[in-house]
Amino acid sequence: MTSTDLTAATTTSVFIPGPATPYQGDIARYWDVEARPVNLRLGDVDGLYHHHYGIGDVDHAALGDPGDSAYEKKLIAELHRLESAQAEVLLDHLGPIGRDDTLVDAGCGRGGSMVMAHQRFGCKVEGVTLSAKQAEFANQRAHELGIEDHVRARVCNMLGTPFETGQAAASWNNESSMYVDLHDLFAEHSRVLAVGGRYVTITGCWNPRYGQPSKWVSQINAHFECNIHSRREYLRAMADNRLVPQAVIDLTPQTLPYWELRATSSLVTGIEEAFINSYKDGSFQYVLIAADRV
Ligand SMILES: C[S@@+](CC[C@H](N)C(=O)[O-])C[C@H]1O[C@@H](n2cnc3c(N)ncnc32)[C@H](O)[C@@H]1O
Ligand SMILES: CC(C)=CCC/C(C)=C/COP(=O)(O)OP(=O)(O)O
Ligand SMILES: [Mg+2]
Repeated sequence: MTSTDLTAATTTSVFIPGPATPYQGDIARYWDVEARPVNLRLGDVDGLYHHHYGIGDVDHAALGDPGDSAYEKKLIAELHRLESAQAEVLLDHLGPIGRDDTLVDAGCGRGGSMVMAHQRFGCKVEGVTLSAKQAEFANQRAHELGIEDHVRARVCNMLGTPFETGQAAASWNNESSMYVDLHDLFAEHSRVLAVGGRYVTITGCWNPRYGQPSKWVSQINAHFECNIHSRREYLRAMADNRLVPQAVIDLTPQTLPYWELRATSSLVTGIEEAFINSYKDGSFQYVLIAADRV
């Protein structure tokens, strides 16, 4: 830490450490300026802002006729419904959570999953993100909803959180584990979780059966500046950190309809083909892993 940093730290009421590595600085900047319409317009549907993808069957009856003037609005609502359905499935796997419990969302983005968790369980939800803009956004939403005493995001590295050992009844990563070393990540979840607590991730991972990351997986990594891990790496790093998988669910068939629908929308970002091709050639999988902290 330089003397300038020290001065800054002592003149602000809350000291927020800078990114732990230059890579984390890049990721913080990436999310600070991110404003893709596919994320903001979907979030505007009901005020739950997600940075993850969708699962479930498309409701073609709700979409109606592609020729209708209202079709695009319905398409956006449908994509958003599928993204919220994804978060519901993650929450389904947290186990019984009481109002007095604390949950930890590692890599919380704009906070959509945190709000849903609080609305379902009535509990406290603590989120961390590298991006100050995302944390501000999430806290502003919590304030608007009057739940700021239960839902809070802070700027913090998920590999070294301020949470007490054993504080959390459950914790999760929703599409945020491809930015970190998995051994470091699961060591921190294992520390923060109570014994008997539950960890859940929904993530994209490369399939060891394919051999190595395919060109599509490399394209997704380059697009998001992330580093997708293999399914094997997840299971190994969990086993090494007292996290025992209770469920491993391949959500790939359930996420394909979302991508195929999204590919037809005006909100495409150019990454749709890489997801669709890699899911179809078996090189990439969308999985949920729920593990017990033992
Ligand atoms: C794709 S977004 C997912 C956001 C959220 N989980 C959701 O479902 O909407 C990835 C998130 O991971 C966060 N992230 C990446 N590396 C991180 C780290 N080392 N510590 C904390 N957050 C991190 C980013 O800041 C971003 O909020
Ligand atoms: C499954 C994998 C590999 C995910 C990578 C992490 C990521 C960027 C998720 C979606 O974020 P987003 O909602 O901001 O992306 P988009 O703008 O494409 O909707
Ligand atoms: Mg998105």
